[in-house]
Amino acid sequence: MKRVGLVGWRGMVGSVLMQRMQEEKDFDLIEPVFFTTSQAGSAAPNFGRDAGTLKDAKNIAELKAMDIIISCQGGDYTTEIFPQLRAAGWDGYWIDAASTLRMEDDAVIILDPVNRGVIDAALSRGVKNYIGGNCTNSILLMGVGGLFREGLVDWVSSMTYQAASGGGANHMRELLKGMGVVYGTVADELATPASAILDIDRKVAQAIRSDVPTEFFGAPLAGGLIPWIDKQLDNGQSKEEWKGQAEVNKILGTSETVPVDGLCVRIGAMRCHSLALTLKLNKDLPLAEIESIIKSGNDWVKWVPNDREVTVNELTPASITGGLEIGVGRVRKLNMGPEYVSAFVIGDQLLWGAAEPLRRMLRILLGE
Ligand SMILES: NC(=O)C1=CN([C@@H]2O[C@H](COP(=O)(O)OP(=O)(O)OC[C@H]3O[C@@H](n4cnc5c(N)ncnc54)[C@H](OP(=O)(O)O)[C@@H]3O)[C@@H](O)[C@H]2O)C=CC1
Ligand SMILES: N[C@@H](CC(=O)OP(=O)(O)O)C(=O)O
Repeated sequence: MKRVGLVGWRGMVGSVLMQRMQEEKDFDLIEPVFFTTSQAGSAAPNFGRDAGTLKDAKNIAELKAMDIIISCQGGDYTTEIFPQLRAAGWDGYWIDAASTLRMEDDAVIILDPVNRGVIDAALSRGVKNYIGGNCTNSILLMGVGGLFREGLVDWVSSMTYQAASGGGANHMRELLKGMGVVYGTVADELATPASAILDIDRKVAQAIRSDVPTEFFGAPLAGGLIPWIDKQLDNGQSKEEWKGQAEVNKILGTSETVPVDGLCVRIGAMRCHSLALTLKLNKDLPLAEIESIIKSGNDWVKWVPNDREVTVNELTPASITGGLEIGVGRVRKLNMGPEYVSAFVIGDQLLWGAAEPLRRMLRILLGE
């Protein structure tokens, strides 16, 4: 059995990964070894088998004993430990949720329902580093990958609505605290049907400006939105927006760059990222054909007809959260011309956006 080192297993992404690995019985196929940066020597978690004690995640000798390492510990950990491990001669497979190594030449971005061919080719070339993609890009490609596969996409404009979980657990907590603050400000008035809505609105606006916590997001998210995610780049893009074109093309292994650009916006959803897409196709295809190509993208596409009733019930965070389905709907031809198509794509960013590609890569390495 392969010895698989698990680093970052108790964090938010790591916990979702552990949950999925239990559901899919991945632990039956490996010898798991759990690492920690803070609790070495404590009992390891028992996901169906005794795994002894937690090892020190910074101990290169312990890490070197692994055939495969999966890290959800974050970019700082990867930056510090990965080079030391390789310098020490470790030749095992490194699977990582962090963005640190994604764009390196000797790393592949993993999203196997979309780029299994790229992964298989890399495995046969001896590539050892397999990195999960940015959540937004993974969801985009899980949603409309069929159109890319058929070579139909000239370019895509991607306007995103990204959940608090993309920032981490503290950001989710901050969103909820903010919601509580907003509600608390006007709880009495809300309980009184006769109270004036403009008074309520004035108090809410004041609370959002002054009382909603902003420690983690840097601006109030509850009752609002934040039209910037990640660092500022010199060209005016946010780093999150930059990742769109860079990662989508790397995932697909395109020989000619397909332009991908748009604005990334943080909204008050918990863990579902959504994208409003404008796709410029290179052909005027009938909508029925577009639908069948999108549906053929992978087994997790949940097609939502462009109908009001179905859309408001099924193409929403409330419907999609916690599951592996990727909702795709609002598909129609735009006024710009018959080759311009809209789509709304939504997925749970902790599943396909973070944990699921990692465990599936493990399965590929185990021979699936
Ligand atoms: N959040 C997201 O949506 C995405 C995140 N990623 C990547 O995954 C990395 C990890 O993200 P995320 O899971 O959100 O990070 P977390 O902050 O939830 O967890 C990271 C580590 O923090 C330590 N930790 C300290 N206190 C606690 C606590 N109370 N509960 C749990 N863990 C604790 C744990 O390490 P230890 O046991 O060593 O103390 C844990 O492994 C990110 O840095 C990013 O690179 C990738 C895609 C999406
Ligand atoms: N930046 C993403 C989450 C994330 O972790 O992305 P990346 O894996 O590219 O760092 C978001 O905030 O929604």
